[in-house]
Amino acid sequence: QTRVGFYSTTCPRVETIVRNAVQTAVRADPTLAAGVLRIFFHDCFVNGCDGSVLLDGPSSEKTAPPNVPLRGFEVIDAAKSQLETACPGVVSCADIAALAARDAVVLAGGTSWQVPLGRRDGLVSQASDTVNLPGFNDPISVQIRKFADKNLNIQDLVTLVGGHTIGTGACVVFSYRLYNFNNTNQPDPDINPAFLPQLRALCPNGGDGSRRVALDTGSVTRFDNSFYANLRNGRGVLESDAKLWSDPTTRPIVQRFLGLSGLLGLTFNVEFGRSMVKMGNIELKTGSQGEIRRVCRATN
Ligand code: HEM
Ligand SMILES: [Ca+2]
Ligand SMILES: [Ca+2]
Repeated sequence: QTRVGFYSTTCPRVETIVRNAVQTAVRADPTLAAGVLRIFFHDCFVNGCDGSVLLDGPSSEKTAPPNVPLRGFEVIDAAKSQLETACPGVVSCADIAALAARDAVVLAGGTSWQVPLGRRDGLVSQASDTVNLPGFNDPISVQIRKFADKNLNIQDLVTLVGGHTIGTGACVVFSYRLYNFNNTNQPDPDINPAFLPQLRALCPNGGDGSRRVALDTGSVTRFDNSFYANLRNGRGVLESDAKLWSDPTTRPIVQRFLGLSGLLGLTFNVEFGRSMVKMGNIELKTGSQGEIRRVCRATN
């Protein structure tokens, strides 16, 4: 029910306004591209793509552990306030998040895609609903199930997690892999032995868990397929990422992104846009459901 050009008569400058807001923010702080992309994923996976993650409140989704590190809400706010001047009451916050995610990818060097629009903003945001989000130590079977629950297949999973080609993770979400994996007092055997000392230097045992490390070593700001090469080389940082290579269900798809072994190749930057359009259609509110918020942090 979303469509490209949804606001072509009601707010023709919507794409320009959002793009300018994202561009201004990302030029000032390039790490915000990753923040904005992740916001959209965390929105869509909880109550559908309805801006629920944007709502403030004492027990809103933002307060749940996986959402506490989210960054870039002020980018959405900036776009919204300009849109309320240009075309008041017309553009949903959920659509702004969808456009901003695309624009962030393009600013990081990714390939553009057309974003179908027409989402409505939700009225509900509960921290407890964030259990649907995939966890960094979920087995592949659980990752697959959580994506399948949202009508996303295994290829969509491997493609969308490729979003980790930009951005960082805090030591606290992966340092257990470096020192005491599954109570073995040993590192995770999936980590390349040459990579292990690098990660240990970045995240010393018992050190500052909030220190941030690139999820795609050597290419943290570029939207490229280097992430998959790192996975193949035992240089995945998150346990869930490393498993995309070690698990036989997902490895062939990583191989296709790398153009390996006579498999039908996949071009990451083309597939990413396709899978983002699919993700952007999760559990949409239609007709008179929801509303068009005046500010993205609160319901009307
Ligand atoms: C199995 C699925 C996924 C898991 C388990 C997962 C988990 C994580 C974790 C643990 C972090 C680090 C958070 C922190 O320490 O601040 C992270 C960061 C990130 N994730 Fe995911 N993620 C998944 C899928 C995705 C998808 C589908 C996207 C986008 C399409 C995405 C985009 C990002 C980005 C851009 C960052 C970096 C954020 C920043 O630098 O602020 N992730 N993810
Ligand atoms: Ca949502
Ligand atoms: Ca990269």
